[in-house]
Amino acid sequence: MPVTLSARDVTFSYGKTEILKRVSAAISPGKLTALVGPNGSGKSTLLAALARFLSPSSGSVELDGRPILSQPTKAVARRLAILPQSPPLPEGITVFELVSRGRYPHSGLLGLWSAADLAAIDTAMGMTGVRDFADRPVSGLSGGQRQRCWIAMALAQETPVLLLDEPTSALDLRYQLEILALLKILSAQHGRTIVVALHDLNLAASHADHMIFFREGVVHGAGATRDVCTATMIEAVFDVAVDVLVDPSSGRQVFVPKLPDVGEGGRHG
Ligand SMILES: Nc1ncnc2c1ncn2[C@@H]1O[C@H](COP(=O)(O)OP(=O)(O)OP(=O)(O)O)[C@@H](O)[C@H]1O
Repeated sequence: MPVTLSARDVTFSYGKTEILKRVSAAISPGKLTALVGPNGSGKSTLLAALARFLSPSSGSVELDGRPILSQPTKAVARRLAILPQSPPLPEGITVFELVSRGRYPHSGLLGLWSAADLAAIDTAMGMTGVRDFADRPVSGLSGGQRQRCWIAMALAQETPVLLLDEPTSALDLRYQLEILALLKILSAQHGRTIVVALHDLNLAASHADHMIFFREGVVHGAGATRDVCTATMIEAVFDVAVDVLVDPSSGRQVFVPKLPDVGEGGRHG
């Protein structure tokens, strides 16, 4: 039975400001879902609520049909991993040590690594291309290399549900594509349920099975990518006009923002 995750009428405020406004979303099991929306629209807040990092002022998040807040932390961590946007880096930690933290929910009383733990750590480092750095301090790596270590940590947790907040933001083009391809494989071939907040709409549209368009704490549209990712939806959510082109080699739709008219000097100067 796949793990199910859903938000039901979730409202959350920081002080008097309502950030999530009666959000309902059923995350499709075994699919890759992209969460997209403007800066400050509440994507990170929604992911944090889905991961029980914060408790809604009303409504509830349910994991396997039961309120996530009523379930033990370690039991949740065996089924759901989250990679926040800018997690704090423990001082002096090596790549291996960071990635191995993903195994804590699986560790026994003595906290020793089993062969299964070591295999999961090694596989996660291999999938994200950080195995060569295993013994180096994470703080001495580039931003993109560091990002891949964090992704490896989340993968090492080997949870059926994976939430990632802008995991490709610091990555070069090759690794953006590799990480998205990896997430796609994890969902399509291994049945993992993945929600990823992304800013690159074309990356999202070309990889995600489902998309959630979010604006000002409200779900504007959700469903299969081919149904919801339209120029009309993008314009409504981002206030940016787009042209839709068809990539001749793949037949995929590509969304190209219409540039504001800044005059000849502005465009070339
Ligand atoms: N700890 C906090 N205290 C007060 N307000 C916060 C806090 N964290 C976030 N906010 C506010 O909540 C709103 C939603 O923020 P959130 O980070 O969820 O948006 P986002 O869609 O993930 O944005 P981005 O695309 O820029 O990462 C923003 O207005 C932000 O300023």
